[in-house]
Amino acid sequence: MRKIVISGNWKMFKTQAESEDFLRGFLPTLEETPHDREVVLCVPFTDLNVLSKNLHGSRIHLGAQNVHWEESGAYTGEISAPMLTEIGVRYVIVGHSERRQFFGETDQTVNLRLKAAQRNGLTPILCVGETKKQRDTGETELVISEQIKKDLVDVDQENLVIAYEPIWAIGTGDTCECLEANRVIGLIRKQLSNPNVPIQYGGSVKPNNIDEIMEQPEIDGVLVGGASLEPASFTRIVNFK
Ligand SMILES: O=C[C@H](O)COP(=O)(O)O
Repeated sequence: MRKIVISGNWKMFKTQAESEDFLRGFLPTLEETPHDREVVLCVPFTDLNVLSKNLHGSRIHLGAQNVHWEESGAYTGEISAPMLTEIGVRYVIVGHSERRQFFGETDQTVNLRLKAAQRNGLTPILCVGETKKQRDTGETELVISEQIKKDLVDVDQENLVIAYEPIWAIGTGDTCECLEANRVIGLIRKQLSNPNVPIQYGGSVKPNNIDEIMEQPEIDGVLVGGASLEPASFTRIVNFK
């Protein structure tokens, strides 16, 4: 039985004060949320500690947006898995397209980060996806299958979430057709040795398309950027029908 995982990715948004404001609006609404789904908030490093304290006893799981592959060392600007787990972090996004595009993340470093996360008991959310150009030239399947193959070398598939995020759909309002997202996610699943890995869709997920997305049989959840920043829209998303 595959787990349903609904994750918010705040990217580089929200100060600590703003994250506390969000929780004041969002936490009470969770009482109505069905228990068949896991709710995760992946927030900036500076917000992790304050959220960890405020989330104590709630059903929200805390997530980070990056993790280094060493436990400690001279790596200015990086953060290690033990530093995250110490404050109650359970999930970490690895290989988001914004990291690959703007910060030189490669399949090799993604692979190292995935293994470090798992070694320390974190559940990584591995992001894969094709560019508009790759889609237009018919390379989607090849690009995704290469990313999965290279990123998952020696990675434990028992403690893993994958997010299929077509890059052209991120932050554009140009959501991937549900049937197409379902098809690509089905192809990803065929490549895995563990058929129970939850696979999310990400890219312009909003209150008005969440129900249709979650009706697709291969889609086990969503990774939400912009619409996770407001309590009202994220509440509607976690309460998909
Ligand atoms: O990690 C989240 C994705 O990049 C999607 O962002 P978005 O929902 O703002 O399109």
